[in-house]
Amino acid sequence: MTVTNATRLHNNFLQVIKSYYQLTKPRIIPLLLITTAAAMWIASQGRIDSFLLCLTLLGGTLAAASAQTLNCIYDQDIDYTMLRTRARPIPSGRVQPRHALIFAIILASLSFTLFSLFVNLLSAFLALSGIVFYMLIYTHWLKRHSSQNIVIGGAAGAIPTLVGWAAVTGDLSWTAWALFALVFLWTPPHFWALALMIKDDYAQVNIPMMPVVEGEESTSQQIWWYTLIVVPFSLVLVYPLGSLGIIYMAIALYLGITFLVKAWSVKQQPFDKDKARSLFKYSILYMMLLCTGMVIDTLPISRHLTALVSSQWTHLVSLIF
Ligand code: HEM
Ligand SMILES: CC(C)=CCC/C(C)=C/CC/C(C)=C/COP(=O)(O)OP(=O)(O)O
Repeated sequence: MTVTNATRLHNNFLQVIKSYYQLTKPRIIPLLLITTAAAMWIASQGRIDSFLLCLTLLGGTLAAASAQTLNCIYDQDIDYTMLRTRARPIPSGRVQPRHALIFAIILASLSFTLFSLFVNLLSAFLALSGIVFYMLIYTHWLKRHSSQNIVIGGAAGAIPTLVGWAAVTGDLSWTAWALFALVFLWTPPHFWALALMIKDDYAQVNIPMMPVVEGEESTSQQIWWYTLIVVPFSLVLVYPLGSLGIIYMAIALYLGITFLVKAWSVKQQPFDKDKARSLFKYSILYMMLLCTGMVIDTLPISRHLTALVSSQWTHLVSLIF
């Protein structure tokens, strides 16, 4: 595909912008930013600096967009073969891989500069490590070679929580690592539910995703086990870490029980694609609402409410005993 041919596939400049925008897989980025923002909220105990929040979310967007663009360049061969991905800008010939590479380098450089000049060096290096890990460990090494690809590769998608925490505090606490672990453990149910739906696509290009290698029954059982771990783990932020209170706990329990019900339903009927689709969609809603619960819990009004309930509770216990 020559430059002229690629240019001819666009009728106007707006379409060129649209193609570059699509390279960044933009639908995934908002949830990555929501996890970043939730980490920032907890780290600042609800007293977040809005300028810092905007800068961090902008830097995170640039880093994630760069990572996804690099992934589109590397995976152009399989993206061309799979029906789901064939219309992406590179396999469809709308963007030349060389131009996409320049775009990705610009995005990564802007992200690093923004983080290091206006936020801090730790967040700059963490965002950069997210790009490197996603490209080298997940896309290059694991995706085409191991059925555990997204278990280990999921660490890349969990890095935005560390970026958010580091942006506020300049270091990484136990709570930051707990948030990282939460997204890390959530990734297998999230992705394998989708993989159950599009198993044939991945089989066609010899990508060893879990349902392709071990089948639907084993995958649905592993989804169940990860969900069974992630739900109680979401409460670690309340006890023993003490970073969040009872409002978050109630939200996490409600969301978690629904997550478990859906994962169980997939385990019972691993070949039912509608059940897998429902779990996949819910996994996204779960993470979105869990992070919202974290933010709500850190609002000053929630802190007052929690203090009130706990003092009443202590009073009641002292009356009884
Ligand atoms: C290695 C880890 C992960 C893998 C392999 C993975 C894979 C995928 C794939 C293949 C899709 C479908 C995309 C498409 O149709 O173009 C998807 C959708 C999605 N992913 Fe993940 N994902 C991972 C981690 C994450 C993380 C950490 C987040 C955010 C916290 C996330 C958020 C989303 C969202 C929001 C969608 C739905 C996009 C839409 O509306 O179409 N994913 N994921
Ligand atoms: C801090 C930082 C920059 C972190 C980067 C995190 C990041 C980009 C996570 C994305 C995870 C994801 C949606 C993978 C898609 O898998 P895939 O590429 O195998 O999907 P496909 O089959 O649709 O191509």
